[in-house]
Amino acid sequence: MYLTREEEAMCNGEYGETIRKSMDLLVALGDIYGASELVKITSAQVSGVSYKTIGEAGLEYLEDLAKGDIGDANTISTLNPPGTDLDNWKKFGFPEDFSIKQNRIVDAYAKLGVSKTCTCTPYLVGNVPRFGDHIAWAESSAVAYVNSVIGARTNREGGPGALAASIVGKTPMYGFHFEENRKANLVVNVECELSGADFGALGYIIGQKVGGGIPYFILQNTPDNNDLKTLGAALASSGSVALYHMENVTPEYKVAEKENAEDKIAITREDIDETRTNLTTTDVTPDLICLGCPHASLEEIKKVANIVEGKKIQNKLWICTSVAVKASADRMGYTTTIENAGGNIVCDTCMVVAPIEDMGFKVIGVNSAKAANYIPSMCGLEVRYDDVENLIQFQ
Ligand SMILES: C[C@@](O)(CCOP(=O)(O)O)CC(=O)O
Ligand code: SF4
Repeated sequence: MYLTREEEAMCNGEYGETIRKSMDLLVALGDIYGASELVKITSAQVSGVSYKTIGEAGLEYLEDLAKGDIGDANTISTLNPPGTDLDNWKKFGFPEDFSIKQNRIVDAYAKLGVSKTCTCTPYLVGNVPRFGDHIAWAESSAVAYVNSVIGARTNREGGPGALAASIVGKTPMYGFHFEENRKANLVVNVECELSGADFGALGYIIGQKVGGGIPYFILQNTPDNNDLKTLGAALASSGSVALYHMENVTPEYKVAEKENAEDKIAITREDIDETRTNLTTTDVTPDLICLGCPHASLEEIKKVANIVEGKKIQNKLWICTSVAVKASADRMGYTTTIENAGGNIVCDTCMVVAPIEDMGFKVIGVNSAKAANYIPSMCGLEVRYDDVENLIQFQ
């Protein structure tokens, strides 16, 4: 891979150990994927945050890396969700040792220049690249959203690659950074109207069929951004989709060359309903309803507040989101409405990489196909997959 004189100097340690190690990783990734050069990035989203996923070794690595100077790349960098509410872990019953180590991990990332946003929806809290920007994002649902709905350019970065790109301000130029690699290869004709948890079911079906390919959707009804967030998360979890197109909705659908797609498929109401049923693993009533995978938007929190207003919830209800979105929900009174009904807004937390299996829960109710897909394997718990309205039970 070609390196500029400055990049060579970074590799030689003239800018310090942390930058040298970051460059080593970027050059290795570039060589593996056949990149010709590095490209400047405007933004990074860093995964590899939960103590459940990176463990003691990851914590020690980050604290050691954070001792060095990180220079002044000043890349807008946001951080994935940890496995706990960093400030209110005691209130929600998260394990103390886990939560203390989780805070150390996030503090180490902050020393490395990554902001403590702790969310998988950075596009809701100010990390909003522009169409055509080269960026380095990890967290599969965020990658699917930013490539597809915003039209920025990123590969599905791993945590270390995104962190290295954030520190250096560059990433290897290959894959989805090139226009020619962003063309559709499966046309998906949806023959029924979709709402709510249907979108996750659609993503789950197509992710399994297309793997890492690029689906082109033709829908009967126009989704909102929350639907697109949910669709992308599911596509990226049952497959490894980093980019999708949607006719009349996404910014690149006109240049996706759907006419050259290798295959096409029709999806019916029966396909959606069958998948919704199959994503549920038990008929036992959930003891925790956990929403916000990906993290909830203010509109999604408002919808729950409207559902529960003036009532008492029978099962425990958590809505996971960023501290920034919760601040808006507080100001709008949605948090008080939800708490008066017996629910809670839990900040920072990713339910999938939280130690919920050590907190007494047995069955989790989710409206996210990604969560329904991951919780049984990553937490060893049962799930009920349904729309919010059907999950929340009242006394
Ligand atoms: C499941 C997932 O969202 C969890 C991310 O956790 P972490 O940031 O890798 O600790 C990873 C992904 O889907 O990219
Ligand atoms: S909440 Fe869902 S989308 Fe967000 S990081 Fe966790 S698994 Fe990924």
